[in-house]
Amino acid sequence: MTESVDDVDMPYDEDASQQDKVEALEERLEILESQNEEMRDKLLDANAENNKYQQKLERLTHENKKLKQSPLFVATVQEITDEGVVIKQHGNNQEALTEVTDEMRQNLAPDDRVAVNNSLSIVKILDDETDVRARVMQVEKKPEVSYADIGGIDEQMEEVRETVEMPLKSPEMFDQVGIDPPSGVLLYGPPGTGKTMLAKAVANQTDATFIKMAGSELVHKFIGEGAKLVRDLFELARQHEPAVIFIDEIDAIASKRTESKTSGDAEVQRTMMQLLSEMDGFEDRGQISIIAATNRFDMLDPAILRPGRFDRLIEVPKPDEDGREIIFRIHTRNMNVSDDVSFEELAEEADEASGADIKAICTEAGMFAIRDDRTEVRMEDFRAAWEKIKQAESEEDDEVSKTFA
Ligand SMILES: Nc1ncnc2c1ncn2[C@@H]1O[C@H](COP(=O)(O)OP(=O)(O)OP(=O)(O)O)[C@@H](O)[C@H]1O
Repeated sequence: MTESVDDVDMPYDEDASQQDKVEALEERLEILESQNEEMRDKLLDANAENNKYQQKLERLTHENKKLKQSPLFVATVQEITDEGVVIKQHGNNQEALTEVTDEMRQNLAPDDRVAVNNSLSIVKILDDETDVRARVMQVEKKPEVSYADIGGIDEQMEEVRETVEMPLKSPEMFDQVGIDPPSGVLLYGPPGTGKTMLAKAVANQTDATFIKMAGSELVHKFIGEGAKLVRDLFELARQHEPAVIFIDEIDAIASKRTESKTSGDAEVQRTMMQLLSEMDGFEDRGQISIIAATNRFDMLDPAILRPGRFDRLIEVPKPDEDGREIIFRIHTRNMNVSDDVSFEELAEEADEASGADIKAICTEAGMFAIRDDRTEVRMEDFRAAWEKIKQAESEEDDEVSKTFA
């Protein structure tokens, strides 16, 4: 317990001289001041620590909530009766009678598309089909990425150009020679290495429309819709020929079959089957190229790798030192960089950085300069930025391993 003000011991004897009393009191005061200072520092540190833990807690709570959220299934309202609402699930076409609140009942009409949970209760009424499509598919007329924006993966770029550009630019050549054009290209490698950029640059170079579909969104958001969305995707591409279809995170749709027989797995299977059948109808596909990407090559179902489907598999690794230097130069093209900055040294120091990391280092270095009220970005800013990004990444890794421990 801390002493209360009343029971403070005086640091002198009652019969000491006035002079001694003053000196003793001054000495005590000095000690107390330094203790007070020390306590204040500790309090500040504890506050900072508390803030850090608070932030971590929020992030983990959010992560936990996301993991616990079970997927929703899509169904269509058939009939609204006195006993409840009859819905028909997409995918398996099974009908079910479900109860709804009075409020929900008032807002429902036959043919509405609804999201239902595992116990088939209606969770929400879905927007128009086009909205779902818009959320899963991203269409860009001519993406603003060119080959000059991509560094350190020249060989991969050449291979993609050779495989994808020719069929889009001169499809008649393949007819005349009498061979089928190469089918899809699968890009695999760690995150942030330029896979999406490559696909966008091809679309830019060939004046094609870029249509991106995120595999994980497709199967995790709206169960029951996957196969239909794949059909829609190819239909959309046909309407926009020439087009580059980019399927990101294809492992979410085309992963090795698992033992479990949950309805979620059956849905993924149906979605993959639809994708395979669209890919097999290649001859009629016209000027449409397919590029898919994954960070998890080991998870892919061999069916997707059979000839005639993705028959070009291209590894896109993290850049080596020379590659990193080129990427630093690309991302600082429009920056006001001081003369003391050596991209060669930065490339050497930022070992293990991906293209996305380098982009982040450059932006963060700019932020350091701004915070310091400068308009020129110095070597020290880049170094501090890399330290910060490394630190953030390792904290993220720790968090993920703790979350799953
Ligand atoms: N090789 C590269 N050259 C230049 N910039 C790069 C490169 N790789 C990544 N970047 C930068 O990182 C960003 C993200 O890259 P991109 O989306 O292409 O990575 P990805 O391989 O598709 O990653 P993910 O697997 O996470 O989808 C790009 O917008 C670009 O700014």
